Amino acid sequence: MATSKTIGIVGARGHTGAELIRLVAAHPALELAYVSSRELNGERVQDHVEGYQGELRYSSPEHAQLPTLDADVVVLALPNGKASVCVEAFDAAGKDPVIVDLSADYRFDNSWYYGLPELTRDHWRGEKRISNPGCYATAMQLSVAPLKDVLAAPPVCFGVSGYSGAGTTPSDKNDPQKLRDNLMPYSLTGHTHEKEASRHLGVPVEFMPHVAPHFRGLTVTTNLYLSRALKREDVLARFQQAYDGEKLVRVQDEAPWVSRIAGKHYAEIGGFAMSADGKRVVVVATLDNLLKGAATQAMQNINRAIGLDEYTSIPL
Ligand SMILES: NC(=O)C1=CN([C@@H]2O[C@H](COP(=O)(O)OP(=O)(O)OC[C@H]3O[C@@H](n4cnc5c(N)ncnc54)[C@H](OP(=O)(O)O)[C@@H]3O)[C@@H](O)[C@H]2O)C=CC1
Ligand SMILES: CC(=O)N[C@@H](CCC(=O)OP(=O)(O)O)C(=O)O
Repeated sequence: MATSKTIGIVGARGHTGAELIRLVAAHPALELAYVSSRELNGERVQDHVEGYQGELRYSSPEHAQLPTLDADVVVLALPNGKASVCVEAFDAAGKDPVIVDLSADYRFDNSWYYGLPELTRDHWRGEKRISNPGCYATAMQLSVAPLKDVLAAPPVCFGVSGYSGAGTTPSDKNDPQKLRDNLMPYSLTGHTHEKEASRHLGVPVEFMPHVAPHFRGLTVTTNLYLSRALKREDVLARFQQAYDGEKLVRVQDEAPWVSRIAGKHYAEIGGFAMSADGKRVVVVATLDNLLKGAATQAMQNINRAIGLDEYTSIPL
């Protein structure tokens, strides 16, 4: 195994930060250098992250201080709009660690590698700046990519996520009281993930997100009109071929259930319900928004960037 590299997680109090801490703790070649949180500054990580044991404490470095901490890999797990000040601090200091940004901030920037390995692995040219896809955007792209050449119209994606998708900053979308017995629609046109998936697929998709009372895991149900009639077995074969050998994308016959995906590192895709004329198919994808939708995907990207097997430390 390669010698250990050090990793810093900026914004480690959040849900995705906690998942990454767990993955890094189990990693044979990565060592946590620092985990930052203003709110938990000075507190022991093991008191907040179940499964983590060690003496590391949260710290709260200023952005300008980050380059002096000299981690080989830096993960930015901050809310949208907060990544660039950190990136600028590394540029100003002339430091060039591997930076993986979990936010939407660099998903439209061509100078960053967009790391959805199952679809973009072949485009990686050694970039050290990696933009990690959004959770819904991951599910949408995995659902549409195998049928991209036979679309008659923009695929329409109906999304339902657990409320951990809304982060820890209090809002209606992560308020268990307001979510009880409820399904909350939001950003029904123009959501960032609609733009992100459209951009990286190269075909427009339409997306209608909702948030539900469960904590983690999302479902995307996609309606696709086809330019020519296909048989169900042909559709299934396209998905099986596209994800053949992929350890973190499982193609199955029946439509997956979100209750079975919480805590799992892979995405499941199934359903493939066809209309009688064979020109419409409905595909269902589930994934854990905090894992394949965030931390696990980041781990895949980090492993590749430091020259390790992509699945190192990811339970399969
Ligand atoms: N949750 C999910 O399902 C997914 C999230 N993402 C993206 O990952 C990133 C992190 O998400 P998540 O873990 O849910 O977010 P959280 O809201 O749970 O956590 C955000 C982190 O950022 C810190 N933070 C909050 N506000 C600020 C601020 N104004 N300036 C600096 N630091 C701040 C918080 O720590 P403190 O306030 O203590 O400093 C906390 O550690 C986001 O960009 C999100 O969009 C991507 C895919 C899925
Ligand atoms: C329920 C909820 O609010 N979900 C978030 C998705 C989380 C995510 O992946 O967001 P980023 O694109 O910021 O990474 C949303 O719709 O924005």
